[in-house]
Amino acid sequence: MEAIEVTGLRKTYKDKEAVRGIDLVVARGEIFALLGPNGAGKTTSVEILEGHRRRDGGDVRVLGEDPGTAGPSWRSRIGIVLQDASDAADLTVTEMVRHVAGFYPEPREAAEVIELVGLTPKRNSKIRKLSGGQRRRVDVALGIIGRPELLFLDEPTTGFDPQARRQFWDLIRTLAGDGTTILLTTHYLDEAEALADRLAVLADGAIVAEGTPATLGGRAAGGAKVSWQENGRTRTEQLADPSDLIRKLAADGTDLRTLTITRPTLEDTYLDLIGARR
Ligand SMILES: Nc1ncnc2c1ncn2[C@@H]1O[C@H](COP(=O)(O)OP(=O)(O)OP(=O)(O)O)[C@@H](O)[C@H]1O
Repeated sequence: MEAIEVTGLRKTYKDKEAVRGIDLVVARGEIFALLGPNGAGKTTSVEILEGHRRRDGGDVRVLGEDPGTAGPSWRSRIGIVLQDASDAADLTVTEMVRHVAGFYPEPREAAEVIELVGLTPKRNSKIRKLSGGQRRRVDVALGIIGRPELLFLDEPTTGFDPQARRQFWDLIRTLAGDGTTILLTTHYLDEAEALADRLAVLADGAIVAEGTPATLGGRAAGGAKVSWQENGRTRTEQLADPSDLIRKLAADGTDLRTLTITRPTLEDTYLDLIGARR
């Protein structure tokens, strides 16, 4: 059984067609990233999968059940990290995590989760006294305390400093390594590239591309730009497969220390896909 199976998902707000017939499959244990510009329909789609919003059409199965009708036992198998979930609570980090642990049948240890999100030094601090990035880590702790099979992460690293983002990525990889399926929405292309097994780009309520970070939108086939120095001059060639050229350069005794091969970045590909590049 897949973790998420969606066919023909539709949602309209009054006269705004926010989601126009999406098909999506996320396998168990996969990290799947949903990308797309503001207003593309990511949050609407994810909220439907979480059972927090009703759909107007289509078939949705999340951990084998319809989120529109699934009950509390289904809910305890998913974890959700919302944007700005933990408000300025007067509880300490440990108190909050223990409190939320009480809602789940088999929660992780509070101290273990606090350590996983790197908040052990702040475990006795009141949440309202934490920085924005530290509060996001509390959100993540609350999302994983119930040992979810499927974790929804909505723009999880907004406000994180670079070091905290790297630590967070390691945490996500650890969770995925333990078999947790992860659906991530993010505006950071480097984050999607670092974490996702597969990703989909949503634009104006429809999926415009789907693939691995390496192959999305024909990225791998899109060609490579090869540059090297020859007789004091820079030579450049653009070609689909650089293998033959590189073999020839090596056979000719070209100084390969100057060789560079560049491909479109994920960001280049993404911007092309959403029509944002001229
Ligand atoms: N409750 C609502 N009522 C009316 N329209 C809504 C509602 N929620 C979202 N929309 C509209 O639906 C469209 C999709 O919004 P959605 O929040 O799903 O986009 P998103 O991809 O998550 O954007 P962002 O990256 O900004 O979070 C937008 O045009 C938005 O204005």
